[in-house]
Amino acid sequence: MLILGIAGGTGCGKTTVVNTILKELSESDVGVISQDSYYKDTSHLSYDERIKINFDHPRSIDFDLLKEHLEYLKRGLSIEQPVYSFVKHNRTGDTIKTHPRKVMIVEGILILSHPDIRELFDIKIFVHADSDERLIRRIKRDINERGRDIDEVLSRYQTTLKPMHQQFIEPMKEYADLIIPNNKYNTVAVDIVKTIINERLQ
Ligand SMILES: Nc1ncnc2c1ncn2[C@@H]1O[C@H](COP(=O)(O)OP(=O)(O)O)[C@@H](O)[C@H]1O
Ligand SMILES: Nc1ccn([C@@H]2O[C@H](COP(=O)(O)O)[C@@H](O)[C@H]2O)c(=O)n1
Repeated sequence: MLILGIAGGTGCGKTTVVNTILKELSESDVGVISQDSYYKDTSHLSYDERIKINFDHPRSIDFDLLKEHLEYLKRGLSIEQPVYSFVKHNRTGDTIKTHPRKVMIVEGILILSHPDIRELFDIKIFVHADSDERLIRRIKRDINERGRDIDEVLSRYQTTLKPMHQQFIEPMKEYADLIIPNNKYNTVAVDIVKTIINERLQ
């Protein structure tokens, strides 16, 4: 199994890169694990308590479960990937059965910040977009897709997103084997990643 880790700040385009990679590949060959699925279960908290969580700090992620799941997949076992709701700020209680594939892609803002998880990746990729570009994309996406308003996005950006990005995400570039500049759609870089995957699939 080849495991690719794709990191980068919010709105840099990780999901878009992954979806572009997947387009011409068979679902039976390539699978995706999203770090978002591994936000800690916060069912014991009220909604008002949950919205105060710093979702950009590594402690918000259940890295133990993510590590366990990646190790299961490597051993050829299927996992139940939790489903996360950005509207409820919590896991939904549902899971998606994820089978081991020849290639597994793991994507998320903080996946390179955890040494044990980093160790599990054969190839580490960091997607870069400038912070103003990422903020613009984040505002549009969170309002259109994640049920947020402009005040929520901007206040979260100032209080947690920006400082956490500087502390935990940007420094992870150091560990990347490949940095994809993504201020504009970068088809050349995506094609290179596809070539690496296709070589493994032959
Ligand atoms: N290179 C790009 N140029 C312009 N918009 C982009 C680009 N990459 C992604 N987007 C848009 O930005 C938003 C955030 O992208 P997404 O892939 O969800 O980022 P991430 O998963 O890193 O948070 C989406 O609406 C997406 O369509
Ligand atoms: N309930 C939540 C949980 C997370 N976030 C934000 O999601 C971002 C990570 O996801 P990307 O798809 O953007 O990589 C992260 O910056 C969290 O702030 C949230 O808004 N609400």
